[in-house]
Amino acid sequence: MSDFNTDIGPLLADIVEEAGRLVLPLWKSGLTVHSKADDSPVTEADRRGELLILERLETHFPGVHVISEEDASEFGTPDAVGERFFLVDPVDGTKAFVRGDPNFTVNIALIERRRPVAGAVCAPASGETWYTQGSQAMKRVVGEAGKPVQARAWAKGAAVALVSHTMKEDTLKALADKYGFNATSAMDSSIKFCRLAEGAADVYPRHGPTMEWDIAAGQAVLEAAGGSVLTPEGEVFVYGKADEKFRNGWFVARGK
Ligand SMILES: Nc1ncnc2c1ncn2[C@@H]1O[C@H](COP(=O)(O)O)[C@@H](OP(=O)(O)O)[C@H]1O
Ligand SMILES: [Mg+2]
Repeated sequence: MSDFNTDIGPLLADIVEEAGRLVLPLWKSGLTVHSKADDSPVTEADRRGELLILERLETHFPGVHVISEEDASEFGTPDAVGERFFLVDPVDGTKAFVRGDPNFTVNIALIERRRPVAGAVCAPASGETWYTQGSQAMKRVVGEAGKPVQARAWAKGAAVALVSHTMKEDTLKALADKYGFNATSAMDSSIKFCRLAEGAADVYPRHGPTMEWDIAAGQAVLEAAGGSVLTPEGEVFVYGKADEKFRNGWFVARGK
């Protein structure tokens, strides 16, 4: 839970949902797709969603530093960051968004002293939002009240791993041997953390690159649901890696 005087998770949920309502009509609409320096796609939805989120954060949390994906890809990341800042990814799973797949998300996380302490993730296409509320993880579906969610204990003999579409076949085999899961399901975006948080799967091993804004909100939700995100060596996963341009190392996210 964050150091702010009020619990900010529900407010972050409102903001990701508002941004979700803005980007959803652009899904499948064929609006221009540009390429970033690393060749990953960026859409008009990324830009519009980010503008809205930055405006809302400035209104509610004036002066708190925000590091956001599109801004970083255009202007670069700062050389140093303070103890408290927001990480924003307006459309995570941009490739899914572009190919008309529903597994794309809007993400905001608050980082304090290098750890994600509050967060919200919205999947606009399915109308689902997961967020922290105090030390709990909550889920709400459009038009319904939020309900607490919990990660599940390892489903022995039927453990499901969620993996990125970018994972290669031989890496997947090595990870199955290492972590002992029984089935896999490939999906884009931070929704993988949310499926773990609501007890629908057991592990998300990521032996490949991500950026801090891709995963911080998902980690906040998953940890509040009783799960974990650690390095493959079992160490704490930290944020604010300015000297590495906010790039993450490998990690493994788990339920209970
Ligand atoms: N080579 C690379 N370097 C850094 N990050 C990468 C990357 N390839 C993929 N990613 C990150 O992984 C995210 C997608 O994860 P997944 O494969 O689980 O959907 C991307 O988010 P965006 O879709 O917001 O660009 C991107 O930030
Ligand atoms: Mg992303």
